[in-house]
Amino acid sequence: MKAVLEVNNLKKELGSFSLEQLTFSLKEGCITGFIGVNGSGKTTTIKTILGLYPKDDGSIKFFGKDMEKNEYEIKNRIGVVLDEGYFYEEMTLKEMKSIIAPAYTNWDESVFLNYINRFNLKLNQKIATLSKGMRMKFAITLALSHHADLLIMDEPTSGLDPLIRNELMEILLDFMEEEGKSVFFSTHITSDLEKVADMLILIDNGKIVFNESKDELLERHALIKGDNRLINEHSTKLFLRLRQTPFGFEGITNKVDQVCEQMKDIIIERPSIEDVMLAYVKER
Ligand SMILES: Nc1ncnc2c1ncn2[C@@H]1O[C@H](COP(=O)(O)OP(=O)(O)OP(=O)(O)O)[C@@H](O)[C@H]1O
Repeated sequence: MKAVLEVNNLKKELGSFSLEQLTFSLKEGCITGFIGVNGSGKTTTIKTILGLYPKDDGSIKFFGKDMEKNEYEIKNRIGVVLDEGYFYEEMTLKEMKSIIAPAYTNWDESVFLNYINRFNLKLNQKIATLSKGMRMKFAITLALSHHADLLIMDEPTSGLDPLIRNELMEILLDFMEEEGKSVFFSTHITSDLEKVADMLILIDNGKIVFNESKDELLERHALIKGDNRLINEHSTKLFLRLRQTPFGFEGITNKVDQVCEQMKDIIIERPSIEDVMLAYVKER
């Protein structure tokens, strides 16, 4: 599978925070979820790879080409949804569109109008009067109206109700139906990814912790529940994260076989993405 984005040894310092030697790639034809707790560096990474923050070191290639030398071509092939929106509040949707559309050689007015109708947006409404959900829908409409091959979204679902979040996931799946499309989106609401993500990248404190297929990652780990009497100095080491209450223990392990061999009368469950994420996030 071709890589649509290759990031190598990316370094970016921002105040006391830094992205340290970030190296990862995104495969074509995949929805990749970029997960991490608040402040882990998702937005900084996305803004740096898009060139909105200058990088300190490292290389970024989209579709095998350097961003610096091929900015116009690359930006034509990317649709971007950022959390802050970057809209002029006093403009109507139609006016805002007229500013953005000419930046793209492949702008498709019929696709734009299709999404406007699908989302029940009104072209004469002022941006300032849009609700959070409508604003996100408008941002997605703009990002999808120039036949982008890669959609990059920063926290598109934060602050949205489950109904709209579900609708967004459906849109992503529709977008992926065409060959050669890819999506990269950051979120700390990992439940959104259970259904749609093919790959998951976890960032914590500015470092990549894993970049793996969602199914493999969830199969490699298990959520174990059992009686507290099973927990001792030796068995504790089998868990990445262990919580005990007076009623029993609950732990995440990547040593499923060893746990099954050594602990009897336990309940073994498939973990959620959030369970796995929290097992790898360092407590601060
Ligand atoms: N302009 C800035 N100057 C200094 N520090 C910053 C700046 N922007 C972000 N940071 C810091 O960088 C760290 C990473 O922030 P970032 O917004 O990338 O995290 P995030 O994973 O996107 O978080 P969230 O899920 O809350 O959006 C945080 O500690 C934040 O305070």
